[in-house]
Amino acid sequence: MLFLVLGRGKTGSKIADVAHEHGHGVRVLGEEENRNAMALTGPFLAGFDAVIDFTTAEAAVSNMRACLATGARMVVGTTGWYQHLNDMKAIALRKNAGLLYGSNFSIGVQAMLRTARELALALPHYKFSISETHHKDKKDAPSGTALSLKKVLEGANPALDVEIVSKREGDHAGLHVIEARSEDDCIELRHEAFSRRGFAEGAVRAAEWVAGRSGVWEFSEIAAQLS
Ligand SMILES: NC(=O)C1=CN([C@@H]2O[C@H](COP(=O)(O)OP(=O)(O)OC[C@H]3O[C@@H](n4cnc5c(N)ncnc54)[C@H](OP(=O)(O)O)[C@@H]3O)[C@@H](O)[C@H]2O)C=CC1
Ligand SMILES: O=C(O)C1=N[C@H](C(=O)O)C[C@H](O)C1
Repeated sequence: MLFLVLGRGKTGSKIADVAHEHGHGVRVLGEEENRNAMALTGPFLAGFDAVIDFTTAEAAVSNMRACLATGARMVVGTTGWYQHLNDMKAIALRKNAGLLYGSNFSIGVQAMLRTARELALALPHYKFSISETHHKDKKDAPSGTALSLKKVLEGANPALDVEIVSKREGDHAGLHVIEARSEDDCIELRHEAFSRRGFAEGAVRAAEWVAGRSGVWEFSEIAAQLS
C-alpha cells in the first residue's frame, strides 16, 4: 500500500519507519510542504491508500476537511480536536470517506480502556482519579488518552467525577495511571509507553484496516480485531 503521513514530528517519523518495515510505500509531508492543507488536492490524494495525521489539533482539522472532502481514507492520531468531531463525521459520511480516529493507538492502552470499564463496574463506591505524565513539549493537557479513560470510567458509573492530574516533564513517551481508592485499599492500573513504537505500530495497522473502507470509527471499536 502507499500511505501519506502528515506530520514529520516525533510520532509521524516513527510511523514512516514502521510503515516501511511493513513493506508499504510512504510519503511524508511536514508543515512547510503541506502549507495549510493546500497540497491535499483530490488528484494528489487519489494516489494514496490512506492518509495518517499526527500533527497539531488545528492542522488536523484543516487536513481532515481537505482529505475527507475528496473521499480519502484517514487515520487521525492527533489529539485536542474532538470539539470538531461531529463536523468531521458529517463530512466523512457525506463524502463516503473513511475516518478512523483515536487518542491512543497502542494495543496496551486499548486493553487498559477495557479493563478500566470493568474496574469502574466492580468498584461502584471507590473514588477514581487519573494522572498522566508526558514530555515537556506536549501541547495539549489533559492528554487525549486521559480524557478517553475518564469517559470510559464515567460511562460505566455515571456517579463518578474523575479528576485528571497532568504533568509535563522530561521526555516521557506517555504514562497513564488510574487510581481507585476506598478507605480500606487502593488499586492502580498503569500503562507506560517505553517509546513511540507502540503508537506507530497501531497507527500503521489502523491505516491497513481503513484503506478501502467507508465510515467513521474510534480506534477502540476495531482495536480488538488487530490484536
Ligand atoms: N493517538 C496516538 O496514539 C498518539 C497521538 N499523539 C498525538 O499526535 C500529535 C503529534 O504528536 P508528536 O508527534 O509528539 O508532535 P510533534 O510536535 O513532534 O510533531 C507534530 C508535527 O506536525 C507538524 N505539523 C504541524 N502542522 C502541520 C501541517 N499543517 N501539515 C503537516 N505537518 C504539520 C509539525 O511541524 P513543525 O515541526 O514544522 O512545526 C511537527 O513536526 C499530538 O496531538 C499528540 O497528542 C502522539 C502520540 C501517540
Ligand atoms: O503527545 C503525545 O506524546 C501523546 N499523545 C497522546 C495523548 O494525548 O493521549 C497519546 C500518547 O499518550 C502520547
